[in-house]
Parts: sequence; structure tokens; C-alpha cells
Amino acid sequence: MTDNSLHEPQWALHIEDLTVAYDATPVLWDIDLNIPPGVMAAVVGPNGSGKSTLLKTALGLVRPVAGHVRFLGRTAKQMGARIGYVPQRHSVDWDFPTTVRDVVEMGLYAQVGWFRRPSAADRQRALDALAEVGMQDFADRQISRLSGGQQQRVFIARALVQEAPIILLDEPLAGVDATTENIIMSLLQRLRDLGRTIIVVHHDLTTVQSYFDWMVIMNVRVIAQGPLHQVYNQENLHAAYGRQLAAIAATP
Ligand SMILES: Nc1ncnc2c1ncn2[C@@H]1O[C@H](COP(=O)(O)OP(=O)(O)OP(=O)(O)O)[C@@H](O)[C@H]1O
Repeated sequence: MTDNSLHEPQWALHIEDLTVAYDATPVLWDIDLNIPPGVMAAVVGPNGSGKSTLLKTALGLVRPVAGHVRFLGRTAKQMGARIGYVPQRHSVDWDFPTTVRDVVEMGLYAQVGWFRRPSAADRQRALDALAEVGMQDFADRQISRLSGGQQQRVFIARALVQEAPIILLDEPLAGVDATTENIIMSLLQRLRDLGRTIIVVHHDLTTVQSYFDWMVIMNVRVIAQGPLHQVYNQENLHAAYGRQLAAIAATP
């Protein structure tokens, strides 16, 4: 029997009946989610509400108990490098001995093949991507010898060379200064304006309205999802954050 609901190419991200547990404790429960192409979507919710797990499960890095995920109608595996992923900074082994240039060139391998060396033109694309994020002067620096904000920008440059239509970022603004925040957000907005879909786990409710046009509010379950102006309201935020809300944001 074929299930046509699995193939939903009109959605950049389509998630159905997704349940995920760590050690028998459910951390995502019966998630149904649709994000259309070409939006800049914030995924918000309190600490431990399952935001990172949602991204990792969508990418196939965590195995769900139930449910399925499609990007533009395809599995994450079928999409391969057509999904860019910028993981949470603390989840990356920054001591791995590699240069900034190498990290960005890794984004090219899916296109040029693992066994072919990148051509001069490919390498130039990597440098161009570094220039886009203002990191061209750091190409030969060891990745471990960068600040947190600089590391994030390098990972974004890698997503840029992948030319992925969908980019997932897990708290790209955590611990970065205002200048880096501006560089990252204007770059992401430019990519969105070019038609890419940007999905960002975001912590700061005070900036969510200025940066995003789509929103998913979650706490183990999805509390609300849709265009930001429809979803960002006191009732939905309260349902997700409860009493914490007053402490973390001035809400509408
Ligand atoms: N590998 C793991 N093994 C066991 N439990 C885990 C694991 N990863 C996350 N958890 C738990 O799953 C829940 C959801 O975690 P997750 O990191 O997805 O939440 P989050 O919303 O991204 O949190 P934060 O905002 O603090 O980054 C938390 O209770 C967390 O402790």
C-alpha cells in the first residue's frame, strides 16, 4: 500500500506522528509539523523541550520510536548534502586538527565526490563562501583557534558551498557578539530571499519577531506553528514556557 501523505514535496519540512524517546523517556511526542519553502523559521521552546532532538531526528541522526520526516518530499538520506546543518557549538569536536578552509571544502565533497580532489574553481568557491561570512583572512587557521562566533560563521560558510535549498541551524547565535549576530542573520535573510528555507533553533524571544517570518513553538509537543504574526502571542508562549515566560521576554 502506498501512503501519499509521505510524499509532500510542497513542504520544505514535513513531519508526521513523530515520537522520540531517550532511554524510554519521550522527549518528542506525536509531532506533526509543516514548514513551507522559502521561509525563515524559528523553532522556540524552553530548555529541554526537544528542539535539538527535533533537528537531529529530522536529519536522521537520532532514531525515532515512530513517525516519519520528509524534506521536499524526500528522506534526509535521499537529500544528502542538499540539507545544510550547523550543529550546536558544544556538540562539535573543535580539537579535531583541521583548518577553516578544510571545514568549508567538506561542504563541496558531496558535489565533487570524496575521491576527486576539489578543483581550483571549487577551492575558490570555498574562499568566496568564507568571504561572505567575513572569514576569508582565517582560511588557514586551525578551527580550534577561533572564537565561538567565528566557528559558527565557518560552519555557515560550509552550508553556503553546499548550495543546500534547506539549512538547519541549532542556536547559531548562542554566545556570539552583536556584530557576528548581525552578519549571521543578514546572511540567512539573504539566503531566504533567494528562496532557500532556513530553520533555526532560537533562544531569544525578544528578537524572534525582527528576524523570522515563520515560527514553531514547542515543548515536547508542538504548541503552535505557522506564520509568525499568527503564532507569536502571549497564549502560545505561555503554553510553552509557563511561569518562566515573564522572566525571559517582554511579550506582546
Ligand atoms: N543523548 C541523550 N540521551 C539522553 N537524553 C537526552 C539526550 N539528548 C537530549 N536528552 C534529553 O532530551 C530532552 C530534550 O533535549 P534537547 O537537547 O532536544 O532539548 P532543547 O530544547 O534543544 O534544549 P536546550 O534549549 O537546553 O538546548 C532533555 O530532557 C535532554 O536532557
